[in-house]
Amino acid sequence: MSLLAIQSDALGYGDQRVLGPVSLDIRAGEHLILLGKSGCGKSTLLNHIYSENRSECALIPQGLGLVECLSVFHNVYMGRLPRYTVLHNIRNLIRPAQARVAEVQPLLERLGLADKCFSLVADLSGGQQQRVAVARALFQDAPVLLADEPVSALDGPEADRVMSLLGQNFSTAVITLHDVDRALRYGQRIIAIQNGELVLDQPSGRLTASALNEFY
Ligand SMILES: Nc1ncnc2c1ncn2[C@@H]1O[C@H](COP(=O)(O)OP(=O)(O)OP(=O)(O)O)[C@@H](O)[C@H]1O
Repeated sequence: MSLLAIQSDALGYGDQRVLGPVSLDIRAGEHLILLGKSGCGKSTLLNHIYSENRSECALIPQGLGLVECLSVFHNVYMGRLPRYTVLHNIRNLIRPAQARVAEVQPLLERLGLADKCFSLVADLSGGQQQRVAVARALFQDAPVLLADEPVSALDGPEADRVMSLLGQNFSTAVITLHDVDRALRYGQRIIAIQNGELVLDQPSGRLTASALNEFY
């Protein structure tokens, strides 16, 4: 069943065409990986999907989108800002509610950030900040995950743990990656972008790492 349908003649910035035409159905229950050389348009496509389907999607942007002068707790809590009243959100900014802290803390434990709940994001390493953005997406609990290189700052075992966690918590996901082996391990469907076109769209079971390396 198609969950999101993306149709566009061209995606780009001002007069600059990056890719298109694009016709893409994202089916419920599939983990789709976007691959392709740096600059080919993966983020452009992912951000377009988000802009058209904000209410159904949790986004982990490449730049993470964290507020560095706020705590880890507050950044994760932002995943659910729209669920609560303005008053609750303001109160929670000033004095975090125990109930919300109790919801966030188990996620931080699963991401190796148990002792960082009230640390400022500015004081964290790049890999820790990336895991905060992952925690925010998990906390948001949207039907679809859109993640732009969500494990780029993590070492191999940690990257695999985070990919597994995302896979277990989001039945439908579109994720950009540069690591073809990881793409084959975690993706059920792989799309490669080259020269402004979606040139490959195949189940991962039919693909090999060497076939995917041709798109780099
Ligand atoms: N905000 C922007 N304004 C203008 N051009 C942009 C903008 N963002 C990206 N581009 C351009 O669009 C093209 C595609 O960029 P995009 O970020 O989608 O590539 P990507 O495949 O995600 O790259 P990477 O793997 O390096 O993240 C590039 O030529 C880039 O310079």
